[in-house]
Amino acid sequence: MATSAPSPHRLVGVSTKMYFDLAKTAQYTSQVLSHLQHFLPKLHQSTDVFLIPDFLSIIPCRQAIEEFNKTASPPVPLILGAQNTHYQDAGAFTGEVSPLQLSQAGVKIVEIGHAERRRYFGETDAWVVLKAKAALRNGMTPLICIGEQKKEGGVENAVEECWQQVSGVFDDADVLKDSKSKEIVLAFEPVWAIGASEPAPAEHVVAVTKALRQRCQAAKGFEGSVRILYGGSAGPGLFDKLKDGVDGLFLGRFAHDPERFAKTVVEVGGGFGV
Ligand SMILES: O=C[C@H](O)COP(=O)(O)O
Repeated sequence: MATSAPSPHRLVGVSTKMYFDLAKTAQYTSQVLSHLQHFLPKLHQSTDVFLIPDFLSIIPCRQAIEEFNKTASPPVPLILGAQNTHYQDAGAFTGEVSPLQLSQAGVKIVEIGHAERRRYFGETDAWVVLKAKAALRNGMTPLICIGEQKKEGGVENAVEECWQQVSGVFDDADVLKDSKSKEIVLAFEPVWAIGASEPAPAEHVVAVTKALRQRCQAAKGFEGSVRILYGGSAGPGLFDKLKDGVDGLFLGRFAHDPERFAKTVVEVGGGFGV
C-alpha cells in the first residue's frame, strides 16, 4: 500500500541518458561497483541502488555486474534499468524496444515519461499508463517521471500538473492485474530543474512530494507500494534536506563522477556508519 511517509528502505540511482559511449559506460559501471562494494553489507539492508544505461549497454552492464559479483561477497546489489520501453511485448513496431526483452535482459526498473521523452518524442500521459502496465506485467518496476514545466507556479500548480501526468496509472483498475511487480516509483523532476545548475529548493520538493504521496494513498483500488524520488540536478549534499518528502534521489550529470555518485548513495542510505 502507498504509505503516508517516506519508506525506511531507500532508493537511489542514475541514468546515463545518452552522455556516454560504450567504453565509458563499461568503465563507469565497473567504477560504481567498486565504490559500492565498500558499503556492504549495510547497503543491502537499507538501500536499493540502480543504474540506467543506454539500451546497447544493458547486456554488457548485466554481464559486468555478474562478473564483478563472482568474487564479491556479499554481491553488490546494483539494479539494472532501462530509459524507456514500448508498451507491447512484441509486434511490428520498428525501432522500439520490447518490455519482454528488457526483462529477459535483466532489467528490473524502467523509466517512463521522462521530460526529455515527452518534449522530444511526444510521449503522452496515455502512453505512460500503457508503458507502466507493460513494465509491471513483465515483472519490472515503472519509474514514472513527472514534473511541472514552470518554476513560477508554486507548489499547488506543481502538484496538479504532476498528478495529471500520472493519475491515469493510479485510476486504472487493471494496473496491477497480471503484474509480477507491485511497486511503482515516481520521480518528481521539475522540468526547470533538469539540466540546471542547482536542484529545486528543498521546501518546494518536500511540499510537492508530500502532497503527491497523499494523492497516491487516496487513489482508490491501488494496492501496490509507491516510493518517490527527487531528480533534477541532484547530487551529494541534497538528500538530507529532502528526506521528509522523498524516499531517495534520481541523478543525472552529478553522478558522472562515480565517487560523487557513491557519496550520494551513502547519504541516501543514512551514512552506513561511514
Ligand atoms: O534522469 C535524470 C534527471 O533528468 C536529472 O538529470 P540532471 O541531474 O542531469 O539534471
